[in-house]
Amino acid sequence: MKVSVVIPAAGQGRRMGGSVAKQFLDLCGEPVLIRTLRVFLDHPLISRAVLAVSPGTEEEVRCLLDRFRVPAERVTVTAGGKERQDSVRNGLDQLEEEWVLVHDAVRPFVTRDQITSLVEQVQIHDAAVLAVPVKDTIKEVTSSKTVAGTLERSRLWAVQTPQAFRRTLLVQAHREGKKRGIAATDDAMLVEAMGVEVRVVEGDYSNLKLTTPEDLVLAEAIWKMRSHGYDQSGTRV
Ligand SMILES: Nc1ccn([C@@H]2O[C@H](COP(=O)(O)OP(=O)(O)OP(=O)(O)O)[C@@H](O)[C@H]2O)c(=O)n1
Ligand SMILES: C[C@](O)(CO)[C@H](O)COP(=O)(O)O
Repeated sequence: MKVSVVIPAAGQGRRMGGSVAKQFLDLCGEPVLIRTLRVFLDHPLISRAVLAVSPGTEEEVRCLLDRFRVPAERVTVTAGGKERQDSVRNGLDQLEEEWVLVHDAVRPFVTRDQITSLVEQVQIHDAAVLAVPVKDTIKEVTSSKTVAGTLERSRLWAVQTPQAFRRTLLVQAHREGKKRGIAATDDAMLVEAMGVEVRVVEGDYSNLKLTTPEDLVLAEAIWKMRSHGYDQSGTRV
C-alpha cells in the first residue's frame, strides 16, 4: 500500500508577524517544518513527502533538509502557489501513490498513531479528516459585529490536518473546485462539494496549528511536555 503526504509550506505567516515565515521558526532546536516532516518520514506507512514551498526558495529548502539530515530521496520540493489550495494542488501534481495525506507544515504535533488511524480510515471511506470537538460557543456574527445566531455546539468540530484521501478523488476535487471558483480553506471542503462523504477521526487538542504569536508559547510547552514523556492529557506515556 503506497501512501504519500503533501505538506503545504509556502505561506507567509502574516498573522504570526515577524520576518521569518513561521514554518521556518525554531521549535526547541529544529525548524517547525523539519519537525513536522520527520513525523511523516519516520512513519512506516508513509513512502514519501512533497513540500510545496514559496516559489524561488526550493533550493534553499533543499539545503535546509540537508543540514538537518532529512533523507532527500524521500522528499520532493516543489513550488507552492498564491493560496494554500494552489500549493496543495501543485504538490498533488508530483504524486502517483494511491493514497495521499495533506498536512500543514505548521502543525508539528501530529502523532504517529493519528497518521495510522487516518490511513486505516481513508482506505474504508476514501476521505478522512482529523478533528476535535469545539470547546467554545460559536456564533455567526454580522459585518456590523452583532450576533446573527448561535450554532449548536454539540454538532461542531474543529477540523485539523492531516486530511487523508484516495489521491484520484482529491485530484478531481481540486480540479472541479478550481473550475467552480471554490475558495477552500481545507481540502475536505472540495471533496464535500462533490457530494462525497468525509469521515471524521477524533484527534487531540495538542495538534496545534502555529498561527499567531501565542501559539509559539503553547508549542514550546507541548514540546517539553512530550519530551518529558507525558501525553497531551498530562498522563505519563
Ligand atoms: N499560499 C499558501 C498559504 C499557506 N500555505 C501553507 O498552508 C499551511 C496553513 O496555512 P496558514 O496557517 O494560513 O499559513 P499562512 O498562510 O502562512 O498564515 P497567514 O494566513 O497568517 O499568512 C501552512 O503550512 C502554510 O505554509 C501554503 O502552502 N501556501
Ligand atoms: C487546513 C486547516 O488547517 C484545517 O483547520 C485550516 O483550514 C488552514 O487554515 P489556514 O488559514 O490556511 O491556516
